[in-house]
Amino acid sequence: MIDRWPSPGKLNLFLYITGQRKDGYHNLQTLFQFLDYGDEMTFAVDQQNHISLLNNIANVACEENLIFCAAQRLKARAIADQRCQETVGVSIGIEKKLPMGGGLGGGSSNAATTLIALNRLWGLNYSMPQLAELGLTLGADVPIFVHGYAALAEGIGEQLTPVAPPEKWYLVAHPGVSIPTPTLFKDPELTRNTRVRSVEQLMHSPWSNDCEAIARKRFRKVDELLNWLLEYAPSRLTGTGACVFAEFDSEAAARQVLTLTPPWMTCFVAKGANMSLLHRQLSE
Ligand SMILES: C[C@](O)(CO)[C@H](O)COP(=O)(O)OP(=O)(O)OC[C@H]1O[C@@H](n2ccc(N)nc2=O)[C@H](O)[C@@H]1O
Ligand SMILES: Nc1ncnc2c1ncn2[C@@H]1O[C@H](COP(=O)(O)OP(=O)(O)OP(=O)(O)O)[C@@H](O)[C@H]1O
Repeated sequence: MIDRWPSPGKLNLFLYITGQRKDGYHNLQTLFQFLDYGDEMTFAVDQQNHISLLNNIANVACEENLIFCAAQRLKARAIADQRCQETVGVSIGIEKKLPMGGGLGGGSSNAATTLIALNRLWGLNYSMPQLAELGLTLGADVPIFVHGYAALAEGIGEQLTPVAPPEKWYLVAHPGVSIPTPTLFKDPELTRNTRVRSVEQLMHSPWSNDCEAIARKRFRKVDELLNWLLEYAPSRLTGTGACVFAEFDSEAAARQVLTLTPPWMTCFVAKGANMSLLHRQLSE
């Protein structure tokens, strides 16, 4: 039987860098909200002892694909914990809609969907916190996708406090350049000393992204894109970019601006969701 599972994108509605750890990772205060838009995944489980991917992702080798890594790590853990047999296998399909390396968390979301779907389909019975902990070893954003609720993330993204920001409509735009996360975090001019604030302070202050100034300075297309969108609506960078988003109170207003976008912008309209599509499916 083939099971279909959503793998939604996310936005960082704000992102502040509050310091750097000894291992080089940055401490953040960032607000995650999901999009009602993302990739679609299929899972066909079997007893053939093999994890296979049905689609290639451009420039990502199978062993580096976060979907494969998530499935393999979950299986190894479950065998060690005697929760499944060596023979469990799965064929996984993916229809990519989220731009890669865009700050929309596509790879992390794919990994989280894989962990949650296989936990259910292989009958492993791990709790969400256990899956989130396993997910953190794959990427800093995997835990938020496993938890599936809008949250303030602190530490490197693993300390989550649920919050419920307004579910606005967004015009999400890709400038056609990609910004590797490590490149941005290594930039000597990056702001790394924003003061730590309480949830209440953060939720009631104007929102911004500490990565935006560097992304604009180093990547001309990001600067052009933001200048264009800011003529129509409040707009910001998500994550470490390169995608940006403009926020609107209605779908009609977002779609109106979409009709005006020049051809070099790749855009879509989506609604913010405080519960991810993945968790909506789990609760059905
Ligand atoms: C900044 C965010 O985009 C916010 O959503 C994410 O936390 C980044 O998550 P990600 O792309 O899954 O990043 P990872 O694959 O964990 O890390 C990529 C690289 O970015 C840098 N990195 C990442 C997260 C973080 N809090 N501090 C960092 O300095 C590290 O050099 C790391 O080697
Ligand atoms: N299944 C996957 N989907 C997308 N990218 C993947 C996947 N597996 C591995 N990758 C690698 O991860 C990189 C980052 O992809 P992703 O789409 O998660 O970036 P992102 O949206 O910038 O994420 P973040 O907001 O977490 O920084 C890709 O450039 C690719 O090399």
